[in-house]
Amino acid sequence: MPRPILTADRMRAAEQAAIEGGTSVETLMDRAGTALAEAVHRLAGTGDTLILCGPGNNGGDGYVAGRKLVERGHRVRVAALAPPASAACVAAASRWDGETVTFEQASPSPILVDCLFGTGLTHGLEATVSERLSDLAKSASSAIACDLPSGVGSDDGRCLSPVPAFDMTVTFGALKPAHRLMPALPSMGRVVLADIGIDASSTWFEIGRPEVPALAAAAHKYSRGYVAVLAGEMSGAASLAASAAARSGAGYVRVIGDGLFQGLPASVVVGGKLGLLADDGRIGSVLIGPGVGRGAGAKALLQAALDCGKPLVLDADALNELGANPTGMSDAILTPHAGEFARLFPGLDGTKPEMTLQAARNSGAIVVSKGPDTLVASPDGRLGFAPPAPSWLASAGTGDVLAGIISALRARGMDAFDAACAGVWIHGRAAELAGPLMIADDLISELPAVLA
Ligand SMILES: NC(=O)C1=CN([C@@H]2O[C@H](COP(=O)(O)OP(=O)(O)OC[C@H]3O[C@@H](n4cnc5c(N)ncnc54)[C@H](OP(=O)(O)O)[C@@H]3O)[C@@H](O)[C@H]2O)[C@@H](O)CC1
Ligand SMILES: [K+]
Repeated sequence: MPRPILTADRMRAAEQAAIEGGTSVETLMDRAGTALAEAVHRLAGTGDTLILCGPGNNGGDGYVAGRKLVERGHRVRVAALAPPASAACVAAASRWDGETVTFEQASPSPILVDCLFGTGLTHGLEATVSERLSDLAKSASSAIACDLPSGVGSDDGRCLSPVPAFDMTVTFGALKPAHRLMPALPSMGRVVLADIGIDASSTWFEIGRPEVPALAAAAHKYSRGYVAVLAGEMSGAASLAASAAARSGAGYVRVIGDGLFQGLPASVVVGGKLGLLADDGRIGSVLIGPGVGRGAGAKALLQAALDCGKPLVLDADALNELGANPTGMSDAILTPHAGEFARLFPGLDGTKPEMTLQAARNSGAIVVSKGPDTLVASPDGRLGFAPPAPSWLASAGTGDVLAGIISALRARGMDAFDAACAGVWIHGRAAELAGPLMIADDLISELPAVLA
């Protein structure tokens, strides 16, 4: 099951529903603190532990975790930034009878647990507080954040004050958008999700390993997925996309264009008239964008794609050619990077999740908003958050490869949203296997291993 993602408001609503269903907030906090302690102990082993506690329920989780870690043999000190303020935090703190120091007295410890603020953060930490948090996190061997690193905006991933890097973040019920959004993402470390008995079902989720449909025993090359790639001025980009489509299990890949397509597998067919797009009922998806250029030729290719009535994947130059605020794009997948997104959907505001969903609703298309925090949005409200991808994916041609993978999965019969999510996951995994010095071509070589 993919891990659900909830905004702070929706998390509070889920918490409230659990409370109305008979589970007290103290019980939820007890489960959260116990899960936090368990994760800290497993990550860091037994050792001297400093827990920074804030005044709200994030701090309350810390007092519970302190008690549980003492039971596990840790020497625990709690440093309270402010007296407990929420009722549940007051109750949890009243059961803490271990060593307590002021925040100013907090000294470095091998294990640091940050329970200052979670989803209730309303503004950045005071400079002296964020500086001390950073110093303590840097000098710890293991730094763990409770729910969110303190200073991170739960819904938008903004760092409202400087946020140090943590080795692990333990969250409860559901992930929060910030766990998978920039700029907060690199501070999270491994994100562990603890079940505390809340119904956190959501149409927002972290994209997990996809289930790519198995090939039917009676499959033939066309039924396995026929991808048509429209090529323009820069043949290399089309070659990358077509090769990626072929290596992603498409049964037949055709490149329609006039260039010299170097590096294409011999099995990829080159040539054919544009009229094929509408006439050939076997075509499962049409990809346009990689290397298509920006001239009159590109305009004609785009028009042919838009008119052909086949599932579309639009990338790169095709997105620029499409113009601002496209509408009525049902059965299309748009894969803009941040610059292309801003040109395609000017005037949207809100968090990246909100803007990506709005773009999908306005256009009618599946929108893959690419970046170090790629999101996939459907007009029906589904929103997939990519798991962290290696930074070395940011190099020329990797977007062409992604578009090729998605086109193949779409042609193989996957639903457009599922194909886009699966493509994003497969692409990130291929990058992990290809390693830091990879170039886009290397991603294609890794696809069989990822898809096997
Ligand atoms: N959802 C669930 O199911 C469960 C959630 N649980 C836990 O609860 C956490 C959310 O708790 P929460 O709502 O009490 O908010 P929390 O993050 O502790 O902070 C609120 C306090 O901080 C203050 N404050 C804010 N920013 C500040 C700043 N920059 N500098 C100084 N003060 C600042 C703010 O004051 P205010 O600004 O409102 O005056 C208020 O006093 C959640 O992250 C999870 O760990 C679990 O216990 C179990 C189940
Ligand atoms: K925290």
